Amino acid sequence: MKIGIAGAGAFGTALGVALALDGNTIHLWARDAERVTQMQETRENPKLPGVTLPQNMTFSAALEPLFACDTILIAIPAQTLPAFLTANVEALTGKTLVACCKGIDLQRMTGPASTIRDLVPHAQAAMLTGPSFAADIARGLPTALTLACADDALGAMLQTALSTTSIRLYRTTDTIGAELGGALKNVMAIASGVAIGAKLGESARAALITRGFPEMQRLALALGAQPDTLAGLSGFGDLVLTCTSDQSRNYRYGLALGSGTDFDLTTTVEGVATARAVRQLAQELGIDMPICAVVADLTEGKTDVATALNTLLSRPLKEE
Ligand SMILES: NC(=O)c1ccc[n+]([C@@H]2O[C@H](COP(=O)([O-])OP(=O)(O)OC[C@H]3O[C@@H](n4cnc5c(N)ncnc54)[C@H](O)[C@@H]3O)[C@@H](O)[C@H]2O)c1
Ligand SMILES: O=P(O)(O)OC[C@H](O)CO
Repeated sequence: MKIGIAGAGAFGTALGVALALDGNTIHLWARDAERVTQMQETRENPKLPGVTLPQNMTFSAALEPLFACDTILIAIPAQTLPAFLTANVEALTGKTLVACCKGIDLQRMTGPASTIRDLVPHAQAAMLTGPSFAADIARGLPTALTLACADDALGAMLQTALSTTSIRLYRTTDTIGAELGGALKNVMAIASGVAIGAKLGESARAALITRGFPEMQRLALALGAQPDTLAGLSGFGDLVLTCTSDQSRNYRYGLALGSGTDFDLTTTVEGVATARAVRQLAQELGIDMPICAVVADLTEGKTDVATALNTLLSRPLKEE
């Protein structure tokens, strides 16, 4: 199958490598022409060091070859998705668009699949999400992910087409649950990083993960998600991975916040904008989301780690 991928960062490139090694023809679009030349000449992408890009992967900074593909995976940061869709709405109409980004759009308060549905109404929207680091996928390590598509027949086709010998896809029609699980776990990963960075200990991290999960569920269920989706790969699975591994950029950002050390702010850390979106959504919907609110305040410098901790610990005692 011929598959287009928009976004030549770590994840888009890793998916391209895995799908190309499985026999697909991959076209990868990068917005940066220098990156394209570099990938063509070296068969490597510095975002994914040590991984050779297969010969059945082509690259361009022009969009036309991408738009020649009927199925396009979109792996650019969540906050850049609306502008990409709006700028290319005509060319994307009629395509199958699989969002591979994780976040809630700060302007629209929607997850990636919903953003696609809103902005390109005559495309078919799906979502690929779940616990997976780009480096693991590119190296062919075993990974289980969620393919969410409201149209189950199309979802089944994508599940087969995008599964490989190392990537096992599970299918759901609950796109809301899949997009919210993937977005919210990044906020919890920042919180977990803060706890470890501030030397609060592993028990504190376990408390954050465990109390963070019902917080994720509260918002997701209020927005129409199914509980099973949150308990699956795209929710609980990705929460566990991202809160416990320093391969995660969200977690590493939290570590830096908690320990007061520097962090390269050009890094893609989706949980920062998502925390702000969630704080606003929770206020509007009257939903209690204390961990997300504290993370949003911390990232904006509105509170410090000691005050944030006190805010969480001084809440009224309640039933579990
Ligand atoms: N890296 C992972 O392990 C991983 C795993 C699962 C999901 N994701 C998700 O994939 C998405 C992309 O993450 P990544 O790891 O590839 O990030 P990255 O920082 O490695 O790459 C992001 C890419 O997007 C491009 N980009 C940025 N703004 C753009 C714009 N306006 N238009 C077009 N391209 C633009 C950049 O040039 C860069 O190539 C994120 O939502 C992330 O949560 C990443
Ligand atoms: O590096 P992060 O924190 O964006 O996490 C990557 C993936 O989302 C993990 O599933």
